[in-house]
Amino acid sequence: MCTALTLTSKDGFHFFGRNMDIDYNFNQSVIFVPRNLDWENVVNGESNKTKYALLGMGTLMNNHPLLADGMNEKGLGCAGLNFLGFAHFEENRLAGKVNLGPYDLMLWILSNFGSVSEVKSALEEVNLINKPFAPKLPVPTLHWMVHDKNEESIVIETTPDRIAVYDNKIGVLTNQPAFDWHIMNLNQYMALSPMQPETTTWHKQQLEPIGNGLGLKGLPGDFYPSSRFVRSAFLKNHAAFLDTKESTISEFFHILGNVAPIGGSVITQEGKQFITLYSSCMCLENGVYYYNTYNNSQINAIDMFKEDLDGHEIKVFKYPDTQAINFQN
Ligand SMILES: C[C@H](CCC(=O)NCCS(=O)(=O)O)[C@H]1CC[C@H]2[C@@H]3[C@H](O)C[C@@H]4C[C@H](O)CC[C@]4(C)[C@H]3C[C@H](O)[C@]12C
Repeated sequence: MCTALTLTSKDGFHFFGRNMDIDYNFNQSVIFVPRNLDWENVVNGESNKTKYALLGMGTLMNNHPLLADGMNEKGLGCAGLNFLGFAHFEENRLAGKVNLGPYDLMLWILSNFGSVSEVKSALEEVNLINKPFAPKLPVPTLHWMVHDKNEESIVIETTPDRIAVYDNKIGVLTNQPAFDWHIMNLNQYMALSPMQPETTTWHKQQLEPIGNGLGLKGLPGDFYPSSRFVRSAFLKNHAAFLDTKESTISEFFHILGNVAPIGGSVITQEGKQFITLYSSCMCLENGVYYYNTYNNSQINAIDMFKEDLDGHEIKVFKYPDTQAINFQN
């Protein structure tokens, strides 16, 4: 389970982020990657250079950033979410195409493009290959959401029949099944409302709400992908406190918190605890990566523009996972 989300503040800041729901940790931390950094495409051994600097959550392996979500200096964001049982990658490289392992699609997107429209046309050249990054690593079974500060969003899904690039007009993504299924499913919940229903009479019995929130009766409350999709789409669409950048960041974490599995609530078939390892919220205008972790609900922030974009080193930030408490006396 994972949930990705977009929100825009009334003072013009665009936010993009996600919950990372998982039953293990992948040695994740926030990673800064400067411009002009060489990286090797392991699918064909070709050398690439980053055009844009980027900042995101991931893991560094052989000095190669393997990203789970991130943004670049141009205000383009990307997140990879599980698409288990549906994602399909090709066995063979194709001449004349950009052949990439799925773990490198995000690095390729964020290091080369400045907007969703640029990504859309470039995707026509991409061929995703079913080859692990290293012999013992699994090929990640992902679909991706890409968002920019022009408020354009897409979802990329590669299935056996096609590479689908959907315009994401709702601004959320969860997991399987395919994005178009979730949108069709959403139609079934359009009657949900933040407003209270009016008092009515059934036969001779008058009926009235016993408390607030009756307009939302039927909103799925569980952590299944389709339920998180509906819940985050409703909450996002009705989010009320978006006046400023700060209030929007707060709303962002409130919405992600509402769809975040809590230890003990979801146990995998292997008997492992499925939790939201971290939640991220990236400001695409000012390049700040805000995040909190399962054991530290304080919001941490890393500003890409405080780093040397033309530097020569990848920087890995410490992952804060001990609860920080603001004692007031
Ligand atoms: C499993 C993660 C997605 C979380 C998610 O969507 N969970 C939902 C589960 S479910 O459907 O609801 O059951 C994905 C997102 C990014 C992935 C990681 C990134 O792709 C970076 C590397 C890539 C390597 O090839 C594999 C390890 C890895 C470190 C990946 C492990 C795993 O596949 C991650 C962490």
